[in-house]
Amino acid sequence: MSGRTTAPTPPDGAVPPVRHPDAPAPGETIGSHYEYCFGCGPGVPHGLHVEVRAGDGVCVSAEFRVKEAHQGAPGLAHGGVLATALDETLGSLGWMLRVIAVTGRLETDFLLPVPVDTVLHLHAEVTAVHGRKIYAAATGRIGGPEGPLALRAEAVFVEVKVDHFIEHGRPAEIQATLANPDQVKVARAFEVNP
Ligand SMILES: CCCCCCCCCCCC(=O)SCCNC(=O)CCNC(=O)[C@H](O)C(C)(C)COP(=O)(O)OP(=O)(O)OC[C@H]1O[C@@H](n2cnc3c(N)ncnc32)[C@H](O)[C@@H]1OP(=O)(O)O
Repeated sequence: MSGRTTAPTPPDGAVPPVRHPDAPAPGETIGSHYEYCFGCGPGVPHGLHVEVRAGDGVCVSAEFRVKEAHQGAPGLAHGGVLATALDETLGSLGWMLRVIAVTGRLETDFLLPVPVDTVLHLHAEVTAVHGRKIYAAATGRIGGPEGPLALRAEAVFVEVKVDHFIEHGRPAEIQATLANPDQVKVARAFEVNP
């Protein structure tokens, strides 16, 4: 096994991404998009609490500390948890384009075991856009932004409207979310996308 994977490749006609003029400034923290998001929500005790910052291109960076609740093997992070950290970081790229997008495809290479207490340094960038499809890549490094490469991912996100969540989400959570002015503000931020 070479470890090589078949990555999602932008099709002919895909265009380079354009940083939205109203994207968060480079270095600005992108807050949690939903209190109970397993990836970033402060309301999930065993969640990942990934904190994402805007980059200066169509990119973001984040840190994630692996905790005991995230183990798969003794003392090591579960692969699904690590994929979630990548997914969350990639998902935040929507802020840079000012669109809401959900994961369509996520291909992950796990290159190194990641022990509990490790701080993973995550970086994600949009590589191309084709219609509603957003092509992106991410990395996870151990111990520092230039540390050993532990994770690599390529993904296709698909742009959706807020209605996607209203249509598919469980009514109790949707109603609670719509009643929360802060959450509505997050949703509206995307709806003004020209
Ligand atoms: C309030 C703030 C909240 C903000 C919320 C932000 C949340 C971020 C959270 C982190 C990220 C996540 O975990 S998101 C959660 C996990 N993901 C999901 O739940 C998505 C589940 N899947 C779906 O809902 C659907 O399949 C969609 C939306 C992805 C696509 O359905 P659709 O809208 O009907 O679109 P469809 O016509 O099928 O496809 C449109 C184009 O995308 C392509 N496409 C569709 N699916 C895929 C795919 N899996 N892989 C590659 N490409 C795909 C099609 O070929 C087509 O290309 P062409 O013919 O145009 O060329």
